[in-house]
Amino acid sequence: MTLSISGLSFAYEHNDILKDVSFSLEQGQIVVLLGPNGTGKTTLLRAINGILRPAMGTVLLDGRSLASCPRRDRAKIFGYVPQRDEPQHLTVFDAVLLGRRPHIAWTVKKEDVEKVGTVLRALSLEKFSLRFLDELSGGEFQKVVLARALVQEPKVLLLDEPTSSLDLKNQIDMLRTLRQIVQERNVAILMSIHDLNTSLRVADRLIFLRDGVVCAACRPAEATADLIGDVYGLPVDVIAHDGAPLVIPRLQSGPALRA
Ligand SMILES: Nc1ncnc2c1ncn2[C@@H]1O[C@H](COP(=O)(O)OP(=O)(O)OP(=O)(O)O)[C@@H](O)[C@H]1O
Repeated sequence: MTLSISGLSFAYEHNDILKDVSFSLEQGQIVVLLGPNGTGKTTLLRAINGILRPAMGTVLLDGRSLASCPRRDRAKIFGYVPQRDEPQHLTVFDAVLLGRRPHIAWTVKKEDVEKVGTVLRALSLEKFSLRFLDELSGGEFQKVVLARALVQEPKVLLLDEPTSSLDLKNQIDMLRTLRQIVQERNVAILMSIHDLNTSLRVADRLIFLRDGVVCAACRPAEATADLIGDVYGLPVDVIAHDGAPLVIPRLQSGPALRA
């Protein structure tokens, strides 16, 4: 499976956000979208899954345009986890079961219930099954939203900062789970993460966006200090640590952070 984004452009009113964005991702890959705040990462994820309608460009799945793909079929292709979601007064189990909606014709089958159970166990959420969403912590809720996207069994997961509310261990557990999902289910993941060092460890490929333009697409080992410094407007050093690049901001030139 190959998802190709070709010449995608999008504007809110007359404010151009995405400009001629092109790249592709393959099944079995984790691709991380990077770039400064407000550069268009969320807009890109939403334009890919059809929540926003791009002014120009195409999203192709194995060469087939998804422009006129019905909503229900689209939901079998893309599982989207937004940056922010409002917890409704639903139990965790029911919220995750909603992810099966694209596959349910008339009634919920035993298979649907079993799939929800499997995903809840995989994300260590079983103990919260009967808890209401508005009674969860931010990190627990973030995992439930991911669980809902997983039971959807999409071909591509679009994740907008999926680890932003998680503590250090839960971040690593979540990223390990995502890697396992990519390997076992042969899906592709496109996600935005702000933490550069996490991105460099988890990504198969990086897409750097700046002002709505793809300014680099590379493997983590190819992300140089010049490239990162240029994209974020802050000089950095990149050193090798534990087999992965480690980005360290150079802070000597600005005001001190500590008294
Ligand atoms: N509904 C909207 N109407 C108008 N402008 C919007 C809307 N949503 C986002 N924008 C603007 O579009 C630009 C891109 O926003 P987007 O959320 O895609 O950026 P981002 O790269 O995901 O940012 P962040 O890293 O801060 O989450 C921003 O300037 C934002 O203010």
